[in-house]
Amino acid sequence: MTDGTSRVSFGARLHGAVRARGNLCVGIDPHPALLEAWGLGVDAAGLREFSRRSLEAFGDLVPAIKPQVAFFEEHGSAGFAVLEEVLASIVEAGALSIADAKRGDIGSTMAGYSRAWLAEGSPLACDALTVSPYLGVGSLEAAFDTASANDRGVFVLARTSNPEAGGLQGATGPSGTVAQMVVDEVGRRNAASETGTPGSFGVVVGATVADPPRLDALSGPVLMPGVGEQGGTSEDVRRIAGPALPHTLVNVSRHVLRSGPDVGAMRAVVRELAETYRFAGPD
Ligand SMILES: O=c1ccn([C@@H]2O[C@H](COP(=O)(O)O)[C@@H](O)[C@H]2O)c(=O)[nH]1
Repeated sequence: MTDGTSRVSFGARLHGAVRARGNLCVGIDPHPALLEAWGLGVDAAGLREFSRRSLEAFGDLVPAIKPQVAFFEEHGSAGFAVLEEVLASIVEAGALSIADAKRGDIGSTMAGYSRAWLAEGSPLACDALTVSPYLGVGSLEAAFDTASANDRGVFVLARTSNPEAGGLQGATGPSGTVAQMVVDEVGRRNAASETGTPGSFGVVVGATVADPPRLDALSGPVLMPGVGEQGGTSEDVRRIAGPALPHTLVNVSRHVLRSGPDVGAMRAVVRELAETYRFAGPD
């Protein structure tokens, strides 16, 4: 985030955070069933307490935290108010915030989403946003531009972890699979803004995928969900990330959150995962 005096790109900030704290990104996914399991109400107060305990457990342990916007959005304006607080608290904990909102629309509308999530001063501003390229990677130009102008980042869905994704994202065109085309287009944008550190434009590739896209020319971060509850393993992460392993953020949500509501128990699970998913030491 810009502070008016120094400007450091999202790619460089993430690089520093990963070297300091490792490659694990934990999700804040307040599923209704988890709220109930934690003895909390399925309401805004429940979301707030769930997020508070989560941040107490792992806010200082991991480089990035990914709130799942869907579980805040389902509570309407009260849920969004909690999400705004959570995004601010992630910054206070010294972690980077990745809002998993999977936004994507025609260019003029995408500009609105970009201002909402990536512009300085917006109540929902996050360090990075997940975006969907279904309308074409070019339709996301406003997100790339707004992210760059505000030292923020985007993660473009390339090959998602869900079992239904393969037929569409694995379909082959003249330049390879759809997923590969997305990775290559994002990589070209990182190359255009070459700075010596990883670029600020990343992709999402699931840890469950048997036929992943190549990531060697991405020059940016990879967000890799699918570990734990969805069946992905640390071997899968290494196989799929390949040369992008040092710049890969491994996301785990339910596997951690199910160990709550006890903060100490969650913290122990995160500490162990953080050891497993540490691919480079500090400078
Ligand atoms: O391909 C994707 C893209 C995003 N997600 C999101 O990541 C978390 C995963 O949660 P778990 O509980 O660890 O399964 C969740 O917020 C998804 O919406 C993904 O799983 N796959």
